[in-house]
Amino acid sequence: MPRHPADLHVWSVPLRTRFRGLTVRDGVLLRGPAGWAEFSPFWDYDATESAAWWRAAREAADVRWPAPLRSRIPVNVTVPAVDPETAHRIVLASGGCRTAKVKVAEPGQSVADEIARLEAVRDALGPGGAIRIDANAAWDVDTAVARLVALDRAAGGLEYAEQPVPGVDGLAALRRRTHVPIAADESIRRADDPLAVARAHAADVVVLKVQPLGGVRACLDLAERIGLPVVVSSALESSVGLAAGVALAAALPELPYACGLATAQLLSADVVTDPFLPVDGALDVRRPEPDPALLAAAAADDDLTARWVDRVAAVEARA
Ligand SMILES: O=C(O)CCC(=O)c1ccccc1C(=O)O
Ligand SMILES: [Mg+2]
Repeated sequence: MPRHPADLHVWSVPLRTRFRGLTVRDGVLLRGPAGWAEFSPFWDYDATESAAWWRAAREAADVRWPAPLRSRIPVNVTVPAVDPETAHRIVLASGGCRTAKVKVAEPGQSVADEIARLEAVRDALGPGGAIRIDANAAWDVDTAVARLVALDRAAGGLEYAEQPVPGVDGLAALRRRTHVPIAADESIRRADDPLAVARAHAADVVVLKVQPLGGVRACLDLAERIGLPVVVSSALESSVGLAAGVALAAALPELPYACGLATAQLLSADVVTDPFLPVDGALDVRRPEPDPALLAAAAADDDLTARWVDRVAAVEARA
């Protein structure tokens, strides 16, 4: 059991481009009998909400993940709220991704910015690619109805819109007013009842993230109970944490969509020598180990390390 702070490897790495207000990503890595594990709740998660993230880390460290059913996981390139030229470049440099997920509804940006970004992404992908957007619950239902018309046209067709509005009721109401398929993310991972989305027929697709939902097994169980197609997505982990998402994607009975697990591209450095970067638009199913020199290079300073040690103590005290 990693009670001693020395068993916790605290890492901190700048992002290549600002993402959801973040410029740095940090977290804790620890090693258990089953392998390396990551605990990296965002700083706006308190100890209660971080408990599921800790259960996911304990599962990774202590128990073996379920057997994989496939050896390659198709993934989407994640396009932050950047200018059109940068968006175009990110898609072309993605390692062959045929699906792009484009962030929209970023504070300070206009609809024209979003249209230009989607046109650039379509240009880079060509007509055969799929484009999905993620609004992180920023719109109200009326705004979303109008935006989806404009953005669906700009993209030359949207595969789906991820969490365009907050709340299960909002998603359900919007879904009756648009032909664009709806994916639920925050309404699953930050909800008291992750099954409410299915009961309310509020989504066509659900996004599952291993850490906030308490581990690979918890996600497999949830997927079965929800009964909707699943997109496994990251919480912007290092490649140690991404391995858990890859394990989930590999173990799901069906995987009809590309997963949001290509986010190692958003980090300026990683802790493994062979990060999870797509080749021909897919990741290999494997479990890379941290490299000591890269761990040392990404090591957090004393102050940040102390804050993570405190966080782990707080979450363990509740476990
Ligand atoms: O799904 C992806 O392509 C990448 C993951 C992603 O977007 C994300 C990463 C960290 C936190 C929240 C989100 C999100 O889906 O909103
Ligand atoms: Mg999302």
